[in-house]
Amino acid sequence: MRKPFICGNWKMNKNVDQAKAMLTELKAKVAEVEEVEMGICPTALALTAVKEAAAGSDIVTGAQNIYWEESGAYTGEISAKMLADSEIEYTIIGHSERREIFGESDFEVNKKVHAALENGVKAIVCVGETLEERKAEKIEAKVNFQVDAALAGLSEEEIADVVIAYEPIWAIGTGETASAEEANRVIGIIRDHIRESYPEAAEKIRIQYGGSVKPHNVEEIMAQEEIDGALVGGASLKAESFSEIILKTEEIYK
Ligand SMILES: O=C(CO)COP(=O)(O)O
Repeated sequence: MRKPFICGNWKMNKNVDQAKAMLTELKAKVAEVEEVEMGICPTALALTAVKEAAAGSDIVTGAQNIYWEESGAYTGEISAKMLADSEIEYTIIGHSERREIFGESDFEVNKKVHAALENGVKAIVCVGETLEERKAEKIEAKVNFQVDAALAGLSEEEIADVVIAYEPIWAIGTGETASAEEANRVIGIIRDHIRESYPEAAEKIRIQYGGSVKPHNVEEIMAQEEIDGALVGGASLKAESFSEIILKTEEIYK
């Protein structure tokens, strides 16, 4: 069975002190969790503080973005190598906000995925359709295209270790979620698509759902066969709601 992964994406929220305070609170609440992998992706500024504050717990730390070069004249960027040197385990790549607001392309997403894996940093690759694409029945074409582009050139072994987050763009930060069944259906489509080329990796790869995951809907979402976790935005900002999401998932997988 795939171990579910519940990961908080803090986006551009929390300064260093707020990040540390939340980790202290969260650690106490999830100390007994065994069946769920737990992660927090703070801003780049708070990465090492979160890593240190998470010490002694099973909470892993992830960045929200990287650049693919190792070092050099790339003002404003951080590299996968730098994450690895600070023992940061994960990085999100290709979040829809980065694609939409910062113009990140599928080509860049692929380069970032390669850079992450080459440095031993695990990638959480985000894919998802807009509302227009959903209405035009282009969900499958969109997500499969993004998955193919992101995973191009990786070995089957590497793909097995990637995490994909299916985040329908219209469900992010809106309070609207895809129904649990619909999220399960699209994640199943993604897994079937991966299976066509990488049958072994398809069974191992974890595919999360993201988009307004909250304590009140997490059970329904996590009870679905294909869904291997969640990438949580708003509800990951409070120890109370994020721990509730984790603990409810733990109950399902126990
Ligand atoms: O974008 C998301 C996680 O990466 C989802 O954000 P919300 O949970 O706030 O909708």
